[in-house]
Amino acid sequence: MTTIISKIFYGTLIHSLSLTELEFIHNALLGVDNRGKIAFLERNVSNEQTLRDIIKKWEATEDKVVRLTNQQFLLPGFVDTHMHASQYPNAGIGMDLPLIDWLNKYTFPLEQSFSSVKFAEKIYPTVVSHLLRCGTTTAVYYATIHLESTKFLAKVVQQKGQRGFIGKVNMDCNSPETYVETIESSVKDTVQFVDYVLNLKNDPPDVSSLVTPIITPRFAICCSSELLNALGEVAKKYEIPIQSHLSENTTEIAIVNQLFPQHEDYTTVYDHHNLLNHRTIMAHGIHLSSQELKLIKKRNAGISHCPNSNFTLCSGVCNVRQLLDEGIKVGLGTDVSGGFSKSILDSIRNASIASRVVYLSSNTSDKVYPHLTLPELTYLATMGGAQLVNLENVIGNFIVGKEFDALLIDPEVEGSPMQMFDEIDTIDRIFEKFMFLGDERNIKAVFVRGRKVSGI
Ligand SMILES: Nc1nc2[nH]cnc2c(=O)[nH]1
Ligand SMILES: [Zn+2]
Repeated sequence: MTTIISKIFYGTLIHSLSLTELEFIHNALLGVDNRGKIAFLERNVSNEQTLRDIIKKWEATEDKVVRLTNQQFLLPGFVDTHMHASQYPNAGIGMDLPLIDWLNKYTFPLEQSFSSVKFAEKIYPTVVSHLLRCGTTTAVYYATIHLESTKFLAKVVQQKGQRGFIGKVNMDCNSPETYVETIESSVKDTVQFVDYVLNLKNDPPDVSSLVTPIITPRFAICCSSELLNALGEVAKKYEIPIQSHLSENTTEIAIVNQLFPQHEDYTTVYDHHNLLNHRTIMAHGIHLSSQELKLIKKRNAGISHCPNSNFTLCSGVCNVRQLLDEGIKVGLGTDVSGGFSKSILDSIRNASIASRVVYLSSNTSDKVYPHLTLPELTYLATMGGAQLVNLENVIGNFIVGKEFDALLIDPEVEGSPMQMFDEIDTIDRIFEKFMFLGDERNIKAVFVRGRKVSGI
């Protein structure tokens, strides 16, 4: 089969090769084929003749070439590994309470509104468009317990061309009277939802779907042991991922210990119900014992680090360095609306600050935990997230053969929040400024599987 090139980018690419290796590729020529895969990547193409020769070799034409300016660059798309689409209307409000009170006062009443699909139709298209505009090419979503509204979210994600993992939330106990399911309806609706998403029509029909169902027990407090068991079975039968919350808040942990006294710790509760494996994403993981860390590593589950939420709900400060030292997979999450920002750039900044808090408080003890570096933060936002969703061989950086999920960054847009000074601002300084000062105004275009899904 001959490769048909549909787009070629000429300019600077920045991506992670590993946790510590951030690569800048100058004068790069990157070709995307008509199936959205990276067909070629040539480095140091410094003259027009070489550029023309390469284009000719791939039987492409000059009109396919997008020429980046000296300040522009391409980045891999961001992965938000934990986001409550249903909580988007609450982003920026309700920061006065800790987790359990916050859930009861602000979160459950809002989520209950999604019993109406009409309400979902007002909210979900905006959520997905806003995340795409912020550069989130892959999102792992919590919806609500409601089947029809959650199906609608899956459809919106697919229609807008985002890569998405969509979870119908499960809650059969310790929940408000008006926002709870029976175990029977919870399992039945989950299976129906999984079937619905797995049967969504692809475009073109012969490519794998960008949308995947994810099993979503809200957290151990809201799920009976019977429900957790049933969900473990559904996840196994369909070979699909699992997400939940783990060890976010000390009151939460105490309640779990009370509800499940037969299990050693919170992590073991999920493990016992077959919900902890290489496809599992656990949000937070702040207060884990060394035994729990070992179990997470053994099962190859991942942690979604949601630093904005951890600060905002005063849940604690996650020691990401320790997770990484243990060899645990880590990605970033916004956790809207526990976190008030929808942008992974915000998660990057708060992850940086959280790691400095950990460093400062470890500074006088035996074990010092160095703060996260720029290469590490970049990795967590892209490749780390890709690992959590088991797509590390598909997305996350610009390796030939991977799918082209990318952001075209333009530091010079009108009203840009980052200032540059030609005399001193080399591309590495511009990149760092974007990571700490930039916002969606600087994200000129967003691509998922080679298709432009946001921007001009
Ligand atoms: N941050 C957060 N933690 C939770 N634990 C259980 N539900 C939630 C939620 O909606 N947000
Ligand atoms: Zn959450």
